[in-house]
Formats: sequence, C-alpha cells, structure tokens
Amino acid sequence: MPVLGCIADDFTGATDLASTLVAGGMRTIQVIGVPDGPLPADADAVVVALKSRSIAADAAVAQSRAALAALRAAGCTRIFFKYCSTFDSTDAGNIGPVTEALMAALGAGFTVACPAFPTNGRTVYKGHLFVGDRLLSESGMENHPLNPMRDPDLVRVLGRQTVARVGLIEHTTVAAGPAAITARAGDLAAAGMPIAIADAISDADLMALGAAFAALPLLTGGSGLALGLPAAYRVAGMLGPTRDAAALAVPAGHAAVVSGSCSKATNAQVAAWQAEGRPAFRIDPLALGDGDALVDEAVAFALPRLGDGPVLVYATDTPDGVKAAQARLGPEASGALVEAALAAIAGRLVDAGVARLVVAGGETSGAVVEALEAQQLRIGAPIDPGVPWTTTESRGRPLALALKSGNFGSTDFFAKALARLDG
Ligand SMILES: Nc1ncnc2c1ncn2[C@@H]1O[C@H](COP(=O)(O)OP(=O)(O)O)[C@@H](O)[C@H]1O
Ligand SMILES: O=C(O)[C@@H](O)C(=O)COP(=O)(O)O
Repeated sequence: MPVLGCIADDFTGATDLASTLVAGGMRTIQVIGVPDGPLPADADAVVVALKSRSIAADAAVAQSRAALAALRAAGCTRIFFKYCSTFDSTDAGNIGPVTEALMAALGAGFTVACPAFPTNGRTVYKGHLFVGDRLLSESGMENHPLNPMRDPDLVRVLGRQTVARVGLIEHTTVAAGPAAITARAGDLAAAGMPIAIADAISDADLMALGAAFAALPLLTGGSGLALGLPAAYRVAGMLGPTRDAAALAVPAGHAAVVSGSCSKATNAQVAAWQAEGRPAFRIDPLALGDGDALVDEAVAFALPRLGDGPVLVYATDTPDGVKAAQARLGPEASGALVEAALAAIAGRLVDAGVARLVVAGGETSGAVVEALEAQQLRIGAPIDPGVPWTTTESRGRPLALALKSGNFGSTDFFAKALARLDG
C-alpha cells in the first residue's frame, strides 16, 4: 500500500518529484489527472499530475481535493503538494489556496512551504528565493508568460495568497537540525502562523527538514523537500528496503521534440539544436488561429524528415516575442492557442510513428500528455536533475516521454536526452 500521496500542480513537476522518490528507492508511479479507478497497491508513492498551476484558484482547489480523496482511499497517510521550485503562482494562487484547502481536509495544524532545489540552483535564504546567484525576480522568471515572478520574498508572496499568516523557519534554525526545526514549527503554530516558509541552501538542509517533518500529514514544496523523505520513512518503519529504479523498456520508433517553454534555459536549448543544423519548425502564435493550417504545415515539415532523425517543433520565443504575441492575443489566449497547437502536432506525430518524445514546458507537457491520452507514467533514470525518461501508452501504443521543466536541463538537453535512449 502506498505511504506517500503526491499532488503536483503540473506534469513536469510531477515527473521531477517522482524522479527524486525513485532515486531514494521508493517504487513510484505517476498518474495523469485525478485517478478514477483503483491505484496500484504495490507502489510506495503515487504522484498525481494535475494541470492546476495557472487555472482559477477554485478549480485548482477542487481538483486537488479530489486527488487527495483518491490518494487517501488508496491508503496514503502522508501527502505532498508539489509546486515549482521557482514558486510559480500569482497573487490569486494557487499555492496558498490549495495548501489551505489540503490542510483543512487533513486537519493539519501546521505545514511547511519550501521550493528549494539546490542541485538546480534554487535556494531559499531569509525567506528569499534565489535562482543561481540572482534573486527570483531577476532570474528571467519576471518574464514568465503566465505567472511572472516579481517578488522574491516568499513569506510576502505566500502571505498574499493565504488567509492564514505565514511564518519563517530561518537558516540558523534549519542548520541546527531536526529538533530545532520542530521546536520552531511548534512556536510558529502557537503564535498563529500555521504555514512557514523554510530556508534551505543545501541538500543537508533539505535532509534535516525531511527528517523533522516526515510525520506531518502535509508537506508542500519543490522536489528538493522530498529528498529526505525516503530515509525518514524507512527509519520510521513505514517502507521496505531500498528498491532500484525499474529499467524502462524503451519502444523503437521515430523521435521528436515539442517545445512551448519560453524560459531562458529552453531558449538556449532551442538555439543549440538549431546551431547544430538539426531540423526545426517554428510555431508563430500570431500565425495560428486560422483553422489548422500551421499545424498541418508543421506536421508536413516533420513527417518526411523523421526517417533521418529527430525533428523539433517549437513556439519558444524571447520575452520580446512573447510580449508581441500577448499584446495582440492576450496572455491567456496566446498561451492556450500555442498549447493546443503543440498538443495537436504531438498527437499527429505519435500517430505517424513517433515513439520517443521530449516535451519542454510544464503547461505544454500538460496539454501534450492530455492530448496523447496517457494515463500512467513509469519513471526511469534522470537525464538531468529533475528530468527522467518515462514510459507510457498513448492510445494503445508504447511511448517514451521526457517532460522537461522549462528551467531545467543542460543546453544540449534535447539531443542528449534522445541519444541516451540509443545508448
Ligand atoms: N511564442 C509564444 N508567445 C506567447 N506564449 C507562448 C509562446 N510560446 C509558448 N507560449 C506559452 O507560454 C506558456 C509556457 O509555459 P510552460 O509550458 O509551462 O513553460 P515553462 O515550463 O517554461 O513554465 C505556455 O502556455 C505556452 O503555450
Ligand atoms: O520544481 C520545478 O522547478 C519543476 O519540477 C517544475 O515544477 C516545472 O515547472 P515548469 O518550469 O513550468 O516546467
């Protein structure tokens, strides 16, 4: 019976968390959307992937509550709400509203919020989120198409999204270890702050937070906060021995990359692909909207080339390009239009024999995976930190999928990911 039930607010975030749990020796499955049937009893952890990061807060709350009910029915006694290591949200939510709804449903008197992921350069110090050596608000995330992050002070950011007051567990406390951390949590709860941002600047900090909070009914954060959980559950006698990540059976077939992320990292990855002379087709949002003409053109570009190697279809653009599209179409409408086009293209490529697909971008991955009607992902080894290969079935066909968070991956990620399957 699974111990840990996870609710992820996007699909790349879900595979990131699942990858961490697998690396910690937990048998983990990822399910797409709120499960409507029984969950496998032989998993240690179940990660429910929602596409709830950028939708209305009440819809995100409803979906998260439904996921919680399914996870509790499957026997999970610990719940993890996974959001982005760059705390992607707006003042309307959804991190705060979903956290408060899950706390209420679980009767949780205290929970922690920690997006730190030091391996990928996200650290939290004095409640401020850094990406590499820059504050969140100067990291490129201030230009995100859907949730620009312009305030790096997470106590303030989360406080704007919650009814409850938000406290801080400072680094001096975290560095002092689990006993100091739980004492501080008790003090904050008693002082009327039932949610606290926790500082963490190293994996050792995250291990201490995991050990301190493994018994809480609800944890919230990035995948880094899960680093210490497998060991803590093992110490508590809740888990069997460490398991090796299952080797994936990778299907044969053509390969493609679909990219809708406009992050700095993805822009560099698209540029690196093109600099190697690899085939790439650009989707211009301003040329979409007249039926499926551009979708047809993209498919017509890709199909004859697939026999020679992987093809990239991308809407990825610079902040100025995104601004131009948003000025004409509006931020939400341009995002939705591009997502729908990329999802349709991915579906047609898979129908035409693509069996290995890299998708860049969390919302983009959500749209693509929903269009492919995938229901469960098996998690394999990481390509880069936070991005594993996975396998699934799309309408009866086996499919290898790598869902790349916009901000993750080395510059040569796309080619590297596909080469990894051949190796
Ligand atoms: N050229 C573009 N102009 C406007 N919006 C775009 C463009 N390309 C992609 N988008 C949208 O930007 C959003 C990127 O979000 P996402 O896929 O989650 O990437 P990330 O993982 O970098 O956050 C999606 O909604 C996508 O459709
Ligand atoms: O925590 C992270 O950074 C990722 O797991 C994540 O949530 C990915 O989101 P996107 O950057 O929108 O792909």
